[in-house]
Amino acid sequence: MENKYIIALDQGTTSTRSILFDEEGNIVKISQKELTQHYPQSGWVEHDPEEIFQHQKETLHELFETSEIHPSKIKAIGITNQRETTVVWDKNTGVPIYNAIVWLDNRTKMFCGNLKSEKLDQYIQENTGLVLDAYFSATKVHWILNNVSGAKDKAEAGDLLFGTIDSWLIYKFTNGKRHVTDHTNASRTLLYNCKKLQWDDYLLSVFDIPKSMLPVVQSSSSNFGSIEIQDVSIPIYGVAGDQQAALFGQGGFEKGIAKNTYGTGCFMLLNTGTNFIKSTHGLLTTIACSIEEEEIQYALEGSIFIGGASIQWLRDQMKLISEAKQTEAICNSIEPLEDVYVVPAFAGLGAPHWDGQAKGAIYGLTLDTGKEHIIKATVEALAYQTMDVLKAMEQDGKIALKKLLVDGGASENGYLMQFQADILNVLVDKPKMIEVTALGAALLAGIKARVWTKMDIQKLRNNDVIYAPSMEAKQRNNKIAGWQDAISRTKTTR
Ligand SMILES: Nc1ncnc2c1ncn2[C@@H]1O[C@H](COP(=O)(O)OP(=O)(O)O)[C@@H](O)[C@H]1O
Ligand SMILES: O=P(O)(O)OC[C@H](O)CO
Repeated sequence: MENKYIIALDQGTTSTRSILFDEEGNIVKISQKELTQHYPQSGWVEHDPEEIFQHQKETLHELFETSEIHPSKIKAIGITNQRETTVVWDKNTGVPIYNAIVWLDNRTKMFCGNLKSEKLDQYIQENTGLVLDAYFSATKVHWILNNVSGAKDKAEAGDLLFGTIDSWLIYKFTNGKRHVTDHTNASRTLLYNCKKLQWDDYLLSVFDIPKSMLPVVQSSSSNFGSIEIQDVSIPIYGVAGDQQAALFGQGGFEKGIAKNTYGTGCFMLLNTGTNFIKSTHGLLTTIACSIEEEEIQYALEGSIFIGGASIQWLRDQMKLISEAKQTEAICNSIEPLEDVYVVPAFAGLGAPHWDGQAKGAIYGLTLDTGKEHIIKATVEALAYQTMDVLKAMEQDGKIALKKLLVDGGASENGYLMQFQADILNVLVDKPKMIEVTALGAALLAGIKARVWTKMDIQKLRNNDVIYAPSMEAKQRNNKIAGWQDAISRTKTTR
Protein backbone atom coordinates (compact mmCIF):
# COMPACT_ATOMS: atom_id res chain seq x y z
CA MET A 1 0.00 0.00 0.00
CA GLU A 2 1.22 3.49 -0.83
CA ASN A 3 2.28 5.61 2.19
CA LYS A 4 0.48 8.92 2.43
CA TYR A 5 1.62 11.99 4.35
CA ILE A 6 0.22 15.38 5.27
CA ILE A 7 2.27 18.45 6.21
CA ALA A 8 1.22 21.15 8.66
CA LEU A 9 2.85 24.58 8.56
CA ASP A 10 2.46 26.12 12.05
CA GLN A 11 3.42 29.78 12.13
CA GLY A 12 3.23 30.80 15.82
CA THR A 13 4.16 33.96 17.71
CA THR A 14 7.52 32.71 18.89
CA SER A 15 8.41 30.09 16.31
CA THR A 16 7.74 28.77 12.83
CA ARG A 17 7.36 25.02 12.34
CA SER A 18 6.80 22.51 9.59
CA ILE A 19 5.54 19.12 10.70
CA LEU A 20 5.26 15.95 8.66
CA PHE A 21 2.46 13.59 9.73
CA ASP A 22 1.96 10.04 8.53
CA GLU A 23 -1.45 8.54 7.89
CA GLU A 24 -1.80 7.45 11.54
CA GLY A 25 -1.22 11.01 12.75
CA ASN A 26 2.31 10.20 13.98
CA ILE A 27 4.89 12.96 13.69
CA VAL A 28 7.56 11.77 11.27
CA LYS A 29 9.64 14.97 11.26
CA ILE A 30 9.54 18.46 12.76
CA SER A 31 11.60 21.38 11.62
CA GLN A 32 11.50 24.60 13.62
CA LYS A 33 13.00 28.09 13.72
CA GLU A 34 12.71 30.76 16.43
CA LEU A 35 11.19 34.03 15.25
CA THR A 36 12.83 37.40 16.07
CA GLN A 37 10.63 39.64 18.21
CA HIS A 38 10.94 43.39 17.63
CA TYR A 39 9.87 45.83 20.35
CA PRO A 40 10.44 49.27 18.74
CA GLN A 41 8.56 51.14 21.49
CA SER A 42 6.79 50.33 24.74
CA GLY A 43 3.69 48.26 23.94
CA TRP A 44 4.70 47.71 20.30
CA VAL A 45 5.47 44.21 18.98
CA GLU A 46 6.50 43.55 15.39
CA HIS A 47 7.67 40.63 13.22
CA ASP A 48 9.49 40.73 9.89
CA PRO A 49 7.09 39.19 7.32
CA GLU A 50 10.02 38.24 5.05
CA GLU A 51 11.67 36.36 7.94
CA ILE A 52 8.39 34.55 8.57
CA PHE A 53 8.15 33.45 4.94
CA GLN A 54 11.83 32.49 4.74
CA HIS A 55 11.61 30.43 7.93
CA GLN A 56 8.44 28.73 6.75
CA LYS A 57 10.04 27.88 3.41
CA GLU A 58 13.29 26.68 4.98
CA THR A 59 11.59 24.47 7.57
CA LEU A 60 9.34 23.01 4.87
CA HIS A 61 12.28 22.15 2.63
CA GLU A 62 14.21 20.75 5.59
CA LEU A 63 11.53 18.07 6.03
CA PHE A 64 12.58 16.60 2.67
CA GLU A 65 16.30 17.16 3.11
CA THR A 66 16.33 15.18 6.36
CA SER A 67 13.97 12.36 5.37
CA GLU A 68 13.69 9.84 2.56
CA ILE A 69 10.19 11.02 1.73
CA HIS A 70 9.60 12.38 -1.76
CA PRO A 71 7.21 15.35 -2.20
CA SER A 72 4.97 13.20 -4.40
CA LYS A 73 3.97 11.27 -1.23
CA ILE A 74 2.48 14.41 0.35
CA LYS A 75 -1.27 14.48 -0.22
CA ALA A 76 -1.88 17.98 1.11
CA ILE A 77 -0.61 20.86 3.24
CA GLY A 78 -2.49 22.58 6.06
CA ILE A 79 -1.53 26.03 7.37
CA THR A 80 -2.20 27.30 10.87
CA ASN A 81 -1.06 30.66 12.16
CA GLN A 82 -0.89 33.24 14.92
CA ARG A 83 -4.09 35.19 14.37
CA GLU A 84 -4.84 38.94 14.01
CA THR A 85 -1.18 39.76 13.18
CA THR A 86 -1.36 42.15 10.27
CA VAL A 87 0.69 42.41 7.09
CA VAL A 88 0.16 45.04 4.38
CA TRP A 89 2.10 44.60 1.16
CA ASP A 90 2.42 46.12 -2.28
CA LYS A 91 0.36 44.23 -4.82
CA ASN A 92 2.81 44.97 -7.63
CA THR A 93 6.06 43.99 -5.90
CA GLY A 94 4.85 41.59 -3.19
CA VAL A 95 6.95 43.57 -0.69
CA PRO A 96 5.50 44.50 2.74
CA ILE A 97 5.29 48.25 3.31
CA TYR A 98 5.75 47.86 7.07
CA ASN A 99 6.64 45.11 9.55
CA ALA A 100 3.86 42.75 10.63
CA ILE A 101 2.04 44.32 13.60
CA VAL A 102 1.64 41.47 16.06
CA TRP A 103 -1.60 40.61 17.88
CA LEU A 104 0.03 41.58 21.20
CA ASP A 105 0.87 45.09 19.98
CA ASN A 106 -1.34 47.70 21.58
CA ARG A 107 -0.18 50.90 19.86
CA THR A 108 -3.76 51.56 18.74
CA LYS A 109 -5.32 51.43 22.21
CA MET A 110 -5.83 55.21 22.31
CA PHE A 111 -7.43 55.13 18.86
CA CYS A 112 -9.79 52.39 20.08
CA GLY A 113 -10.58 54.45 23.19
CA ASN A 114 -11.42 57.50 21.05
CA LEU A 115 -13.65 55.53 18.66
CA LYS A 116 -15.63 53.82 21.41
CA SER A 117 -19.33 54.51 21.58
CA GLU A 118 -22.20 52.42 22.83
CA LYS A 119 -23.62 52.17 19.31
CA LEU A 120 -20.35 51.05 17.69
CA ASP A 121 -19.50 48.61 20.50
CA GLN A 122 -22.91 47.04 20.14
CA TYR A 123 -22.65 46.83 16.34
CA ILE A 124 -19.22 45.22 16.61
CA GLN A 125 -20.30 42.63 19.14
CA GLU A 126 -23.46 41.72 17.28
CA ASN A 127 -21.84 41.38 13.88
CA THR A 128 -18.21 40.37 14.47
CA GLY A 129 -18.57 38.75 17.92
CA LEU A 130 -15.56 40.82 19.06
CA VAL A 131 -14.86 43.93 21.12
CA LEU A 132 -13.26 47.19 19.96
CA ASP A 133 -9.66 46.45 20.99
CA ALA A 134 -6.14 46.96 19.64
CA TYR A 135 -5.79 43.13 19.62
CA PHE A 136 -7.67 42.70 16.34
CA SER A 137 -6.41 43.53 12.82
CA ALA A 138 -8.65 46.47 11.83
CA THR A 139 -6.95 49.23 13.85
CA LYS A 140 -3.53 47.82 12.94
CA VAL A 141 -4.34 48.17 9.21
CA HIS A 142 -5.67 51.66 9.89
CA TRP A 143 -2.41 52.56 11.69
CA ILE A 144 -0.25 51.35 8.77
CA LEU A 145 -2.32 53.24 6.21
CA ASN A 146 -2.08 56.44 8.24
CA ASN A 147 1.56 56.23 9.35
CA VAL A 148 3.48 54.83 6.38
CA SER A 149 4.22 57.54 3.87
CA GLY A 150 2.05 57.29 0.75
CA ALA A 151 0.21 54.19 2.00
CA LYS A 152 -3.25 55.75 2.04
CA ASP A 153 -3.08 56.86 -1.59
CA LYS A 154 -1.70 53.52 -2.73
CA ALA A 155 -4.45 51.67 -0.84
CA GLU A 156 -7.10 53.86 -2.45
CA ALA A 157 -5.58 53.18 -5.88
CA GLY A 158 -5.95 49.43 -5.20
CA ASP A 159 -2.20 48.83 -4.98
CA LEU A 160 -2.00 47.46 -1.44
CA LEU A 161 -3.15 44.13 -0.01
CA PHE A 162 -3.85 43.18 3.59
CA GLY A 163 -3.61 39.73 5.05
CA THR A 164 -3.20 37.84 8.28
CA ILE A 165 -0.19 35.50 8.33
CA ASP A 166 -2.01 32.68 6.49
CA SER A 167 -2.84 35.03 3.58
CA TRP A 168 0.69 36.38 3.48
CA LEU A 169 2.24 32.89 3.38
CA ILE A 170 -0.16 31.66 0.70
CA TYR A 171 0.43 34.78 -1.41
CA LYS A 172 4.18 34.19 -1.24
CA PHE A 173 4.07 30.42 -1.73
CA THR A 174 1.79 30.79 -4.77
CA ASN A 175 3.90 33.62 -6.26
CA GLY A 176 1.08 36.10 -5.86
CA LYS A 177 -1.55 33.93 -7.55
CA ARG A 178 -3.83 33.61 -4.53
CA HIS A 179 -4.96 36.29 -2.07
CA VAL A 180 -7.16 34.23 0.24
CA THR A 181 -7.94 33.45 3.87
CA ASP A 182 -10.36 31.22 5.77
CA HIS A 183 -13.40 31.89 7.97
CA THR A 184 -11.49 31.53 11.25
CA ASN A 185 -8.84 34.10 10.36
CA ALA A 186 -11.35 36.50 8.81
CA SER A 187 -13.36 36.35 12.04
CA ARG A 188 -10.41 37.91 13.93
CA THR A 189 -10.02 41.04 11.81
CA LEU A 190 -12.91 43.10 13.25
CA LEU A 191 -13.93 43.61 9.61
CA TYR A 192 -15.81 40.37 8.95
CA ASN A 193 -19.51 39.94 9.50
CA CYS A 194 -19.66 36.52 11.13
CA LYS A 195 -23.42 36.19 10.68
CA LYS A 196 -23.64 37.22 7.02
CA LEU A 197 -20.25 35.62 6.22
CA GLN A 198 -18.98 38.61 4.29
CA TRP A 199 -16.71 41.63 4.79
CA ASP A 200 -18.66 44.31 6.63
CA ASP A 201 -19.01 47.53 4.59
CA TYR A 202 -19.98 49.63 7.60
CA LEU A 203 -16.87 48.59 9.58
CA LEU A 204 -14.65 49.10 6.54
CA SER A 205 -15.92 52.68 6.43
CA VAL A 206 -15.44 53.16 10.20
CA PHE A 207 -11.80 52.04 9.97
CA ASP A 208 -11.36 53.68 6.55
CA ILE A 209 -10.01 50.59 4.83
CA PRO A 210 -10.61 50.03 1.08
CA LYS A 211 -12.33 46.72 0.33
CA SER A 212 -9.86 46.05 -2.50
CA MET A 213 -7.21 45.27 0.13
CA LEU A 214 -9.06 42.27 1.53
CA PRO A 215 -8.55 38.58 0.71
CA VAL A 216 -11.23 36.18 -0.54
CA VAL A 217 -12.65 34.15 2.36
CA GLN A 218 -13.02 30.35 2.01
CA SER A 219 -13.89 27.32 4.16
CA SER A 220 -11.02 26.18 6.40
CA SER A 221 -10.96 22.84 4.57
CA SER A 222 -10.89 23.86 0.89
CA ASN A 223 -8.49 24.54 -2.00
CA PHE A 224 -6.17 27.49 -1.27
CA GLY A 225 -3.72 26.93 -4.14
CA SER A 226 -0.54 24.88 -4.18
CA ILE A 227 3.15 24.88 -3.27
CA GLU A 228 5.79 23.67 -5.73
CA ILE A 229 8.49 21.44 -4.24
CA GLN A 230 10.98 19.65 -6.48
CA ASP A 231 8.60 20.07 -9.44
CA VAL A 232 5.72 18.53 -7.48
CA SER A 233 2.68 20.68 -6.89
CA ILE A 234 1.26 20.02 -3.40
CA PRO A 235 -2.23 21.42 -2.69
CA ILE A 236 -2.91 23.63 0.33
CA TYR A 237 -6.20 22.13 1.49
CA GLY A 238 -6.43 23.44 5.05
CA VAL A 239 -6.13 26.89 6.69
CA ALA A 240 -7.14 27.94 10.20
CA GLY A 241 -6.11 30.34 12.93
CA ASP A 242 -4.09 28.43 15.50
CA GLN A 243 -6.64 28.49 18.30
CA GLN A 244 -9.48 27.22 16.15
CA ALA A 245 -7.12 24.62 14.66
CA ALA A 246 -6.28 23.44 18.18
CA LEU A 247 -10.00 23.11 19.00
CA PHE A 248 -10.44 21.04 15.83
CA GLY A 249 -7.33 18.95 16.61
CA GLN A 250 -8.75 18.22 20.07
CA GLY A 251 -11.88 16.85 18.43
CA GLY A 252 -13.82 19.98 19.34
CA PHE A 253 -16.09 20.04 16.32
CA GLU A 254 -19.04 19.12 18.51
CA LYS A 255 -21.05 21.46 20.68
CA GLY A 256 -19.97 21.58 24.35
CA ILE A 257 -16.28 20.66 23.91
CA ALA A 258 -13.76 23.15 25.36
CA LYS A 259 -9.99 23.37 25.10
CA ASN A 260 -7.34 25.67 26.50
CA THR A 261 -4.02 26.23 24.72
CA TYR A 262 -1.08 27.42 26.84
CA GLY A 263 1.25 29.14 24.33
CA THR A 264 2.50 32.74 24.32
CA GLY A 265 -1.03 33.65 25.40
CA CYS A 266 -3.70 31.26 26.69
CA PHE A 267 -6.81 30.77 24.62
CA MET A 268 -9.87 28.86 25.74
CA LEU A 269 -12.48 27.99 23.12
CA LEU A 270 -15.85 26.32 23.62
CA ASN A 271 -17.69 24.99 20.58
CA THR A 272 -21.27 26.32 20.71
CA GLY A 273 -22.48 24.58 17.54
CA THR A 274 -24.38 26.63 15.00
CA ASN A 275 -25.40 29.18 17.68
CA PHE A 276 -23.78 32.60 17.57
CA ILE A 277 -23.87 33.24 21.33
CA LYS A 278 -23.40 36.86 22.36
CA SER A 279 -21.30 36.97 25.52
CA THR A 280 -22.44 38.95 28.52
CA HIS A 281 -19.30 38.08 30.52
CA GLY A 282 -16.42 39.52 28.49
CA LEU A 283 -15.83 36.69 26.04
CA LEU A 284 -15.60 36.78 22.25
CA THR A 285 -17.69 34.95 19.70
CA THR A 286 -15.65 33.54 16.87
CA ILE A 287 -16.00 31.18 13.90
CA ALA A 288 -14.80 27.60 14.44
CA CYS A 289 -13.07 25.68 11.61
CA SER A 290 -15.41 25.36 8.64
CA ILE A 291 -15.81 22.53 6.16
CA GLU A 292 -17.27 22.95 2.67
CA GLU A 293 -20.98 22.11 2.47
CA GLU A 294 -21.30 22.03 6.29
CA GLU A 295 -23.09 24.69 8.31
CA ILE A 296 -20.84 27.27 10.04
CA GLN A 297 -20.12 26.54 13.72
CA TYR A 298 -19.22 29.14 16.30
CA ALA A 299 -17.15 29.15 19.48
CA LEU A 300 -16.97 31.29 22.58
CA GLU A 301 -13.41 32.37 23.23
CA GLY A 302 -11.52 33.69 26.23
CA SER A 303 -8.27 35.29 25.04
CA ILE A 304 -5.59 35.74 27.71
CA PHE A 305 -2.79 37.87 26.26
CA ILE A 306 0.05 36.80 28.53
CA GLY A 307 0.47 33.08 29.20
CA GLY A 308 3.84 31.46 28.39
CA ALA A 309 5.07 34.97 27.52
CA SER A 310 5.36 35.62 31.26
CA ILE A 311 7.71 32.63 31.51
CA GLN A 312 9.77 34.20 28.71
CA TRP A 313 9.76 37.42 30.75
CA LEU A 314 11.18 35.49 33.74
CA ARG A 315 13.88 34.19 31.41
CA ASP A 316 14.72 37.18 29.20
CA GLN A 317 13.98 40.28 31.30
CA MET A 318 14.18 39.14 34.91
CA LYS A 319 16.91 36.55 34.19
CA LEU A 320 15.47 34.32 36.95
CA ILE A 321 15.62 31.15 34.82
CA SER A 322 17.60 30.11 31.77
CA GLU A 323 14.89 27.98 30.17
CA ALA A 324 11.12 27.62 30.54
CA LYS A 325 11.11 23.99 31.58
CA GLN A 326 13.13 24.76 34.74
CA THR A 327 10.01 26.33 36.24
CA GLU A 328 8.35 22.97 36.94
CA ALA A 329 11.11 21.72 39.27
CA ILE A 330 11.29 25.14 40.97
CA CYS A 331 7.53 25.17 41.60
CA ASN A 332 7.70 21.66 43.06
CA SER A 333 10.73 22.44 45.22
CA ILE A 334 9.24 25.06 47.52
CA GLU A 335 6.62 24.94 50.22
CA PRO A 336 3.20 26.26 49.18
CA LEU A 337 3.26 30.00 49.80
CA GLU A 338 -0.21 31.39 50.08
CA ASP A 339 0.12 35.02 49.33
CA VAL A 340 2.34 35.97 46.38
CA TYR A 341 0.43 36.81 43.19
CA VAL A 342 1.85 37.96 39.87
CA VAL A 343 -0.74 39.62 37.63
CA PRO A 344 0.99 39.60 34.22
CA ALA A 345 -0.97 42.46 32.64
CA PHE A 346 2.05 43.25 30.46
CA ALA A 347 -0.17 44.00 27.44
CA GLY A 348 -3.18 45.14 29.43
CA LEU A 349 -5.73 42.52 30.44
CA GLY A 350 -7.70 40.54 27.86
CA ALA A 351 -10.76 38.40 28.57
CA PRO A 352 -12.83 38.66 30.63
CA HIS A 353 -11.57 42.05 31.90
CA TRP A 354 -10.63 43.94 28.69
CA ASP A 355 -8.58 46.59 30.40
CA GLY A 356 -6.04 47.88 27.88
CA GLN A 357 -4.53 50.35 30.36
CA ALA A 358 -3.71 47.83 33.13
CA LYS A 359 -0.04 47.14 33.86
CA GLY A 360 1.58 44.08 35.44
CA ALA A 361 1.85 43.87 39.25
CA ILE A 362 3.15 41.65 42.04
CA TYR A 363 1.35 41.42 45.38
CA GLY A 364 2.20 39.93 48.76
CA LEU A 365 5.96 40.50 48.89
CA THR A 366 7.65 40.09 52.29
CA LEU A 367 11.29 39.97 53.38
CA ASP A 368 11.36 36.20 53.00
CA THR A 369 10.00 36.21 49.43
CA GLY A 370 12.62 34.67 47.18
CA LYS A 371 12.94 34.47 43.43
CA GLU A 372 11.43 30.97 43.49
CA HIS A 373 8.20 32.40 44.90
CA ILE A 374 8.00 34.93 42.08
CA ILE A 375 8.59 32.15 39.55
CA LYS A 376 5.90 29.98 41.10
CA ALA A 377 3.41 32.83 41.29
CA THR A 378 4.08 33.61 37.61
CA VAL A 379 3.37 30.00 36.62
CA GLU A 380 0.24 29.92 38.79
CA ALA A 381 -1.05 33.11 37.12
CA LEU A 382 -1.66 31.09 33.93
CA ALA A 383 -4.04 28.87 35.89
CA TYR A 384 -5.82 31.73 37.67
CA GLN A 385 -6.36 33.65 34.43
CA THR A 386 -7.74 30.47 32.87
CA MET A 387 -10.11 30.13 35.82
CA ASP A 388 -11.49 33.65 35.25
CA VAL A 389 -12.19 32.78 31.61
CA LEU A 390 -13.69 29.38 32.38
CA LYS A 391 -16.14 30.90 34.87
CA ALA A 392 -17.27 33.42 32.26
CA MET A 393 -17.62 30.63 29.72
CA GLU A 394 -19.76 28.50 32.00
CA GLN A 395 -22.08 31.45 32.53
CA ASP A 396 -22.32 32.45 28.85
CA GLY A 397 -22.53 28.87 27.56
CA LYS A 398 -24.90 27.80 30.36
CA ILE A 399 -22.85 24.68 31.00
CA ALA A 400 -20.76 23.20 33.81
CA LEU A 401 -17.54 21.84 32.37
CA LYS A 402 -16.35 18.54 33.80
CA LYS A 403 -13.20 18.30 31.77
CA LEU A 404 -10.82 20.77 30.14
CA LEU A 405 -8.76 19.61 27.15
CA VAL A 406 -5.33 21.27 27.15
CA ASP A 407 -2.36 21.70 24.82
CA GLY A 408 0.41 24.19 23.91
CA GLY A 409 4.03 24.58 25.06
CA ALA A 410 3.33 25.39 28.73
CA SER A 411 0.97 22.40 29.11
CA GLU A 412 4.21 20.38 29.33
CA ASN A 413 4.58 21.80 32.85
CA GLY A 414 3.13 19.09 35.11
CA TYR A 415 3.00 21.39 38.15
CA LEU A 416 0.93 23.91 36.22
CA MET A 417 -1.48 21.27 34.93
CA GLN A 418 -2.02 19.79 38.42
CA PHE A 419 -2.49 23.30 39.88
CA GLN A 420 -4.96 24.05 37.07
CA ALA A 421 -7.02 20.95 37.93
CA ASP A 422 -6.90 21.91 41.63
CA ILE A 423 -7.96 25.53 41.10
CA LEU A 424 -10.75 24.67 38.64
CA ASN A 425 -11.81 21.51 40.45
CA VAL A 426 -12.24 19.79 37.07
CA LEU A 427 -10.27 17.12 35.20
CA VAL A 428 -7.49 18.44 32.99
CA ASP A 429 -6.88 16.21 29.98
CA LYS A 430 -3.64 16.53 28.00
CA PRO A 431 -3.03 14.45 24.88
CA LYS A 432 0.40 12.78 24.84
CA MET A 433 0.97 14.35 21.44
CA ILE A 434 0.63 18.07 22.26
CA GLU A 435 1.09 19.34 18.69
CA VAL A 436 -2.68 19.54 18.51
CA THR A 437 -2.71 22.85 16.62
CA ALA A 438 -0.65 21.37 13.78
CA LEU A 439 -2.74 18.20 13.89
CA GLY A 440 -5.89 20.30 13.48
CA ALA A 441 -4.47 21.97 10.36
CA ALA A 442 -3.31 18.60 9.01
CA LEU A 443 -6.75 17.16 9.66
CA LEU A 444 -8.47 19.99 7.76
CA ALA A 445 -6.15 19.37 4.80
CA GLY A 446 -6.50 15.59 5.08
CA ILE A 447 -10.30 15.81 5.02
CA LYS A 448 -10.29 17.74 1.74
CA ALA A 449 -7.68 15.30 0.35
CA ARG A 450 -9.90 12.39 1.43
CA VAL A 451 -7.11 10.86 3.50
CA TRP A 452 -9.14 11.20 6.70
CA THR A 453 -12.63 12.01 7.90
CA LYS A 454 -13.46 14.07 11.00
CA MET A 455 -14.19 10.88 12.84
CA ASP A 456 -10.58 9.72 12.51
CA ILE A 457 -9.55 12.28 15.13
CA GLN A 458 -9.73 9.86 18.08
CA LYS A 459 -7.39 7.49 16.27
CA LEU A 460 -5.01 10.34 15.41
CA ARG A 461 -4.97 11.95 18.83
CA ASN A 462 -3.30 9.14 20.86
CA ASN A 463 -3.55 8.59 24.62
CA ASP A 464 -4.04 11.27 27.21
CA VAL A 465 -2.60 12.20 30.59
CA ILE A 466 -5.36 13.14 33.04
CA TYR A 467 -4.80 15.45 36.02
CA ALA A 468 -7.47 15.05 38.72
CA PRO A 469 -8.13 17.76 41.34
CA SER A 470 -6.75 16.99 44.80
CA MET A 471 -6.71 20.34 46.63
CA GLU A 472 -9.01 20.83 49.62
CA ALA A 473 -11.90 23.21 49.05
CA LYS A 474 -10.82 25.61 51.83
CA GLN A 475 -7.33 26.00 50.43
CA ARG A 476 -8.71 26.44 46.90
CA ASN A 477 -11.15 29.11 48.02
CA ASN A 478 -8.46 31.04 49.92
CA LYS A 479 -6.16 31.01 46.93
CA ILE A 480 -8.92 32.13 44.59
CA ALA A 481 -9.92 34.97 46.95
CA GLY A 482 -6.29 36.17 46.96
CA TRP A 483 -6.20 36.17 43.16
CA GLN A 484 -9.47 38.05 42.89
CA ASP A 485 -8.14 40.69 45.24
CA ALA A 486 -4.94 41.00 43.16
CA ILE A 487 -6.91 41.36 39.91
CA SER A 488 -9.24 44.00 41.30
CA ARG A 489 -6.25 46.02 42.57
CA THR A 490 -4.61 45.80 39.12
CA LYS A 491 -7.58 46.85 37.00
CA THR A 492 -7.87 50.51 36.03
CA THR A 493 -11.59 50.10 35.34
CA ARG A 494 -13.40 48.74 38.38
N1 LIG B 1 7.70 23.70 30.78
C1 LIG B 1 7.18 24.91 30.60
N2 LIG B 1 6.63 25.58 31.62
C2 LIG B 1 6.07 26.81 31.45
N3 LIG B 1 6.02 27.43 30.25
C3 LIG B 1 6.55 26.82 29.20
C4 LIG B 1 7.15 25.52 29.30
N4 LIG B 1 7.57 25.16 28.06
C5 LIG B 1 7.24 26.19 27.23
N5 LIG B 1 6.64 27.19 27.91
C6 LIG B 1 6.13 28.44 27.35
O1 LIG B 1 5.26 28.11 26.28
C7 LIG B 1 5.39 29.04 25.19
C8 LIG B 1 5.68 28.27 23.91
O2 LIG B 1 4.57 27.49 23.59
P1 LIG B 1 4.06 27.38 22.09
O3 LIG B 1 2.81 26.57 22.16
O4 LIG B 1 5.18 26.90 21.26
O5 LIG B 1 3.78 28.93 21.82
P2 LIG B 1 3.42 29.79 20.51
O6 LIG B 1 2.60 28.91 19.61
O7 LIG B 1 2.64 30.92 21.10
O8 LIG B 1 4.68 30.27 19.88
C9 LIG B 1 6.54 29.97 25.55
O9 LIG B 1 5.97 31.22 25.93
C10 LIG B 1 7.22 29.32 26.75
O10 LIG B 1 7.67 30.28 27.68
O1 LIG C 1 0.98 32.00 18.38
P1 LIG C 1 0.17 31.62 19.55
O2 LIG C 1 0.02 30.15 19.71
O3 LIG C 1 0.61 32.30 20.79
O4 LIG C 1 -1.34 32.13 19.27
C1 LIG C 1 -1.60 33.49 19.15
C2 LIG C 1 -3.08 33.70 18.91
O5 LIG C 1 -3.53 33.17 17.71
C3 LIG C 1 -3.43 35.15 19.03
O6 LIG C 1 -4.83 35.34 18.91
